[in-house]
Amino acid sequence: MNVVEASGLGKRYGGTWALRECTLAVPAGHVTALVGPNGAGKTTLLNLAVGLAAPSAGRVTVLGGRPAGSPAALDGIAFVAQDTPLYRNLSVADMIYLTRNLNRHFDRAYAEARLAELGIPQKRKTRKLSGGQQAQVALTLALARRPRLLVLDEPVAMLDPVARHDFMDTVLAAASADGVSVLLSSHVLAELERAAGYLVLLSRGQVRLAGEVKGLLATHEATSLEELALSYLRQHATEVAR
Ligand SMILES: Nc1ncnc2c1ncn2[C@@H]1O[C@H](COP(=O)(O)OP(=O)(O)OP(=O)(O)O)[C@@H](O)[C@H]1O
Repeated sequence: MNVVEASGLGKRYGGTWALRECTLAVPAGHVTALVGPNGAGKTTLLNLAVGLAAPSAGRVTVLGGRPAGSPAALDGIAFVAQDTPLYRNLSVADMIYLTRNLNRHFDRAYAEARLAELGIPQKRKTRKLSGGQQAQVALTLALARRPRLLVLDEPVAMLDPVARHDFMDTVLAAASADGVSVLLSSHVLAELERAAGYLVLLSRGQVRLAGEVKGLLATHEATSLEELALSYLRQHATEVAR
């Protein structure tokens, strides 16, 4: 089963296509990494998948329904946007209260236990937390919604190496122990290496490579996801320049 399916999907801003002719399937029960240079169209694709943007062309389904038109699909998706979306003037406890009231399946016990484990005080205003702690709070709130699909846009960009590692451990545990499907964009290829089973490589608004990481490494005779992505993007950049 696929959690996201796109067919001829495109998004245009004015005269510029941010995403073009995107056809792909994101499989259930895996971590799928969305990789590509700045401006490649990663955020655009994620926004289309979660219903925050409407397609200019083609179609996308998520958890079997149209993103914006299907309450069942929206209920099953947790999305953490690029800029760690917490209300800065609210405390962590307030964020839990707010999220709980907006979500039917919110697991408060899980959220509180996880924040205690991380040593994040519930009384503290979110603006006073470190970048890593803010990212962990956003991830905890997302996971406590008990989603079937977790969508993360650049979740580890602001984190130090240890915080990155811990964050990705949590994401991996959610995928392997709880069967949550994960779609995440990141520039931190080393962290994706151990997490991602599937890869989607975007460049200049188009999907250049998509599939199971193991298969792609074998086909392209690469030893790591980092090597595969870098060599493919460099080669493609040269082809475009010619
Ligand atoms: N709201 C918008 N209005 C106009 N152009 C936009 C808008 N959002 C994105 N774009 C353009 O679409 C293209 C793709 O942007 P997008 O944010 O999806 O890239 P990205 O791969 O997420 O980049 P980054 O790695 O830098 O976050 C870029 O050229 C960007 O300038």
